[in-house]
Order: sequence, then C-alpha cells, then structure tokens
Amino acid sequence: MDTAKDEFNIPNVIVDPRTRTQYSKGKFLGKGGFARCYELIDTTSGQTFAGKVVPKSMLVKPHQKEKMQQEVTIHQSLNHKHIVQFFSYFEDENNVYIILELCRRRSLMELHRRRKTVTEPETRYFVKQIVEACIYLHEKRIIHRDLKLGNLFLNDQMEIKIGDFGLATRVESESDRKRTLCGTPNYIAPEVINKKGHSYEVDVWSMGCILYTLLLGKPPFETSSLKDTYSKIRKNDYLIPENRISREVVLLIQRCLRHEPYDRPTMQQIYMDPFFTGFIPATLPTSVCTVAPRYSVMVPL
Ligand SMILES: CC[C@@H]1C(=O)N(C)c2cncnc2N1C1CCCC1
Repeated sequence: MDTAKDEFNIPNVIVDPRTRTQYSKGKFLGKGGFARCYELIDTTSGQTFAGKVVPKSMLVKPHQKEKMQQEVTIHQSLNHKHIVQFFSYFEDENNVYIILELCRRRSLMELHRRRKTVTEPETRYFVKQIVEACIYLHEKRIIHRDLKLGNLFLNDQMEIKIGDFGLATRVESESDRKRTLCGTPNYIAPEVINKKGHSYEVDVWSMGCILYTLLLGKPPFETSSLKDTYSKIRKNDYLIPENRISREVVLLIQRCLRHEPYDRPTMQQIYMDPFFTGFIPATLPTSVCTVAPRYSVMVPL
C-alpha cells in the first residue's frame, strides 16, 4: 500500500506516449533524490524495469529542470554492460518518468552493510567491472563525480551496474577543468572541496575510497561530522591498518588517494595494476550478499 502524499499521484497504468508502451506499477523500491521509485512492468512483454517518478511540482526552478535534463542527456548516451541501461524518459501532466534497468540485488551499499568487509577476490571481481565502466565513461569524456557503494547496483547475476548520473558532467576539452559541482558527492575529492579545477581524477579518488571501504569495512576519512571529514580529506589524513590486506592493494589505495589529482593513476592504470593479477572469480553466487564465498578448487580424484 503506497500512502504517498497526493503530489505523487501515480496512475496504476503509465503510458510512454512515444512508444505507446504501457507499464503497470509494481513494488515500491524506495526513494532516490526527488524520485519515488517503483518496479514498472511492461504489460505487453512482461519485462520489469526500475522506474524513477519525479513530480513536476518538484521541478519548478529552472536549475532543477536543467540538472534533470543533464542527467537524462548523459545517461541516455551510454551503452555498457556495467552501466545501468537507460530505456526511456517521458512525462504526463503530473510527473516525469525515467525507465531504467532493474537491478534486483540492490547495491554494494546493502552488501557492505550486511558483510562489513569483503574478501580480496570479491573486491577484484567488483572493482574490475567498475573500472571497465569508468574507462568507457572517461573515454566518452564523462565524469561520474558521485561513485559510491549506493550507486553501484547489482543484478541477479551479481554483475555491477553503475547508476545515478545526477552529478555527472561532460568534459568539453582535455584541458578543461570543471569548477562547479552542485550537490555533495559521498566520496568527495580534496580538489572539489577546495574548489580548485577538477576532472577525471575525482572518480579515481572515489575508487580509492570504495576499495578501502570494501576491504576494511569503513570509509577512509569517516568522522562524526562532515566538517571534520572535509578537514581530514584536506590534510590527506587517513590510516591503512597494516597486515589486514595485501601489500599491492595497500599501494593501489594509496595511489588513488594521493592529494594531488595528477599524482593519481588513470582508470586504465588501475586496470593494469598488479592487484588484478590475483585470483578473480568468474562469477559470484548471490549468497555473497550475506556470507563470504568459499572458493573450491577441483582436484582429480
Ligand atoms: C530507480 C532508482 C535506482 C536506480 O537508479 N536503479 C538503476 C535501480 C535499479 N534497480 C533497483 N533499484 C534502483 N534504484 C534504487 C531505487 C530506490 C533507491 C535506488
């Protein structure tokens, strides 16, 4: 039973006027920014999607409209195995609807909360897919700017799908350094806090935070207040407990978390890092959402 306030009066059948596809409203998935999100089922094909429903009453200021347009324009232009597929965007008199690929196993945020730390093979498995998608994004001159566990979605095959391009931007030229970022990225880089120019390197910074959080169970700069966290980021003040993770991943995290953007590796260099020469499972069972996997090696009887 959806007891939303009437501004979200969502009809039980939603029609995409361009394709005349009819969707029936399914399970409530949760809130995402201004949106209430639902499973939407195509009544003809039976395929289920993830739908973001944003009331137009929330898009009155031109600035909000432009931000949403930018998110749609960027996301619509993407097509990659490890990026959430963008299917459609349309509106009716009350709402704007965005139709996205459904990821039935939620995100790395839920997995992290349940598992606390994950094994190095699992980390290689997940981070390899994230980096492949980021190489694709950076080649298209797109910076995600808000890579975090909650935006790294998982489907039933436990494959990573990067989503939420709400803070993403396009780099006009190679020398272009972005100066503004409207919103608060979760794993925010020092050059963004200090309002210096920023570019692709902010996504590498986030990768360092993601590696650290998955392997050590909490973010590198976490404190009880945002101000203190920003101060630790500015001072590059973080610790990696020795002997809990392998030497090469300590070195990789340290390189991704270098204070100066130009000292950080590119996504391509991360992909070639010795860390990825270690064992990488070809697939992961959905049980890893709750318990560590056991890797078995076949030996002839
Ligand atoms: C539809 C919004 C968001 C999302 O972007 N995707 C791709 C997604 C895909 N599959 C399930 N949920 C998704 N979410 C959740 C819904 C509530 C908060 C974030």
